[in-house]
Amino acid sequence: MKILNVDQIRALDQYTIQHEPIAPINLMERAALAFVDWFADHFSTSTAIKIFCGLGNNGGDGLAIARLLLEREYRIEVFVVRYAPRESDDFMHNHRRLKLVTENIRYVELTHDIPAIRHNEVVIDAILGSGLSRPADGIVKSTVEAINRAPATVVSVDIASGLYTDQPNSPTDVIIEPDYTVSFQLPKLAFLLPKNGRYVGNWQLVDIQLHKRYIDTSPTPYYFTQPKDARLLLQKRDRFSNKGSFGHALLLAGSYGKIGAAVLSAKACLRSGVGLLTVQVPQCGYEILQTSVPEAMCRPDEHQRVLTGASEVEGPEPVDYSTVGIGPGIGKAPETLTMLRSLLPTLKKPIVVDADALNLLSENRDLLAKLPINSILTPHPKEFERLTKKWENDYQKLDILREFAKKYKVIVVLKGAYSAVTTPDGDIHFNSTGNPGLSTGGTGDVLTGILTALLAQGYDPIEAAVLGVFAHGLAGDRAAEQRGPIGMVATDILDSLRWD
Ligand SMILES: NC(=O)C1=CN([C@@H]2O[C@H](COP(=O)(O)OP(=O)(O)OC[C@H]3O[C@@H](n4cnc5c(N)ncnc54)[C@H](O)[C@@H]3O)[C@@H](O)[C@H]2O)[C@@H](O)CC1
Ligand SMILES: [K+]
Repeated sequence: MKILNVDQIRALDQYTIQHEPIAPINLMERAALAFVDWFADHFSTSTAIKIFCGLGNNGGDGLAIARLLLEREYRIEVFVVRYAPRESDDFMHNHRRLKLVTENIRYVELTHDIPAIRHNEVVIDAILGSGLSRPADGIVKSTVEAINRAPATVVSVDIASGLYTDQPNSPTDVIIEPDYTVSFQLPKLAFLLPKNGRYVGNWQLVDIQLHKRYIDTSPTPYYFTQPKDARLLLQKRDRFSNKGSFGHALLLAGSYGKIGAAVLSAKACLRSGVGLLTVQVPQCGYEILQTSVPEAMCRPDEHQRVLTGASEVEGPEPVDYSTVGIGPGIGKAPETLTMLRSLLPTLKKPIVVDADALNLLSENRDLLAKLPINSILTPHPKEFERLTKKWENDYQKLDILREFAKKYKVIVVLKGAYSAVTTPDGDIHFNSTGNPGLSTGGTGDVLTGILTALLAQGYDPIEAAVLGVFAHGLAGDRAAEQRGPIGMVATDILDSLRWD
């Protein structure tokens, strides 16, 4: 699913109006109806509701929502925040229509006009929407502050008032802190950025049938991976396939005290459809791995405790494997750095690089240029910061991500809520699955195993990253259903992985 910018959203509305065609006021009615259908599924008619409307089309939505809720016998009070002398045409139209059915519209011009809001009430925030062009000030600011102070449940229409759709807010901006945001049709970039969490709450999309042709032809670097997008990427298995059909992966993982990382990664790789798997671990991990992952072959390193790359056991060279996954639990021993130095220039096909392999790269940035093109790097934000530099806000972080992926021609999976898969072309695919239960030890090792398996099977590296991150998050969601996000561990994700 595409994420469009604010100008494109405005143009999409206009395109829909012209080409469906539909009158602007009817499009607003459709948006209000979609909101009200959502609202009716979540709140009973006994709920006391205060609706705050601005003077633009977001406010127009609010007035239409008020009328539709009245028709459904909700108890509502309407407040128009009159911050300017001018209203939009569709606001005025809906204002007239609402006045025909209720007298109960009040105007907030001064702070003493702001009503008291009680804890069992629901506030609908329709003050400012995607038309925001400057920080909230004056009576808008005071109203937003009063709503944020109130113990009520807050639902924002389209986007929280005061939050920019796709540019950074200043830390001093006053912004609604909603429990829910009910947004129209497409997600907004602002919803996916960590610093905005409290200005978004639980966000939901409602379909208002904006024109598909405009969406399909609009260029954008931003995507949100939905289940149907991921399903399209999944390759079907041929009945006549054999284990040779699905590649032979090499995992370089583990060090003394961190053999568990190698075990988790190996299991995830096997559960993600790799044909054959060889794992190179330091000698101290040999028995552990052979016992806990009998499906994998183990090539013990000649070193007892860390990886050096050398082994007394004969075997193919790393370049001869379908792909290599490197990093889980490897530590940062000088021998391991030497291994990385000699290994990287020999590899020709994309590989997966994680954890301490990334930290070694950030301490030896000359090695970044040695990564095979289209390799997948899976840093969490701290690791990515070490690879690049500190960012001032989430938007700058996206720019740094894009620059890095372009410069080194790699795919970067920046892990977190809505993990961002960034391609060498500068596209960013935000993931839709996953939950806070995934932010515990071992889950990253599982992701490395998954991605290594997909590359070994011959998936296009971008598709492997998008699909792998989606499947990992989905397995995490299933694990959280079973165990709860607090009780779940990385092993539960392995048990929940499914590829159908
Ligand atoms: N255009 C359409 O056809 C549709 C628009 N919809 C709604 O329209 C909204 C966008 O409407 P508008 O473009 O009218 O914009 P808003 O309603 O967000 O804002 C209204 C106007 O307020 C002014 N403004 C900006 N920042 C301000 C601030 N800090 N303090 C005071 N005034 C400020 C601007 O002049 C802006 O145009 C969407 O968020 C959505 O809710 C929906 O009804 C769907 C259809
Ligand atoms: K709003």
